[in-house]
Amino acid sequence: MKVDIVSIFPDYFAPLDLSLIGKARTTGTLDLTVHDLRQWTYDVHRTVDDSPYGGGPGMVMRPEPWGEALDAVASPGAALVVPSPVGKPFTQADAHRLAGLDHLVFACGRYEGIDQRVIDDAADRMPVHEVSLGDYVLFGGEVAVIVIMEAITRLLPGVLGNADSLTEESHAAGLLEAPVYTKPQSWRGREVPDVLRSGDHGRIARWRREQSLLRTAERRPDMYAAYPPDSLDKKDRKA
Ligand SMILES: N#Cc1c(-c2ccc3ccn(Cc4ccc(CN5CCCC5)cc4)c3c2)n[nH]c1N
Repeated sequence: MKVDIVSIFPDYFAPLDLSLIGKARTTGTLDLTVHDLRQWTYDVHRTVDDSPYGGGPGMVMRPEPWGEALDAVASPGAALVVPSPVGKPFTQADAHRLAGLDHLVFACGRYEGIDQRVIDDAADRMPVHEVSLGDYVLFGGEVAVIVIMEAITRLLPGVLGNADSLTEESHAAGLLEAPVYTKPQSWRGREVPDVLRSGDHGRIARWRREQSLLRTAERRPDMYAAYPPDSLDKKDRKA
């Protein structure tokens, strides 16, 4: 997968050299390039923003640098992903969809956002996905891109050693996963649940499903309500 990221803070993406994303880049699974938007500015101050038409707080990112940047990095088959406070909530399903594409371009806005005409112009020649991580306000799109890049890269072939992890994940299966434990068996007077040491895989699976249902009902009633009704025994479904 080819990924291009455009930002006025390219150093924000140093974490993408580390760990499993770094390994995916080294092995060639992920071809990632980060670009400084200011390379498409030509004034002495490398200006990327200006005051908003119609007034209002802060500054808006100028269309000219963005237009040239996207012309330069977006190949014909690319899709554009624009993190935004007004974007569609980003989900695991979105991560799966984006992980299946050949070329992604991320536009990292700052200030009060990017001139709308940049998005509209891009949408004339490529799919554009304006996404939000959640209902809280960030300084810009960079952190969102790091999160989205982790969510996508985990799904690329060969990146996660144990592919089972992908199938047992919360948001993949529609329930929050059960609690996890490792050695020691006893720690600060707290014991690992006996069932997990029983060796009875059927009993362990039932216990984990029960824990998943309890956790999901308690912490994510929205997920619990959406869980396919035919997949829950009547006794499992919370009244
Ligand atoms: N993903 C994601 C995001 C972002 C995000 C993503 C991209 C950019 C680019 C710039 N900002 C800063 C900003 C902050 C607030 C506003 C709204 N205005 C404030 C006063 C009048 C309206 C506009 C921009 C960004 C924030 N925030 N939260 C998420 N889940």
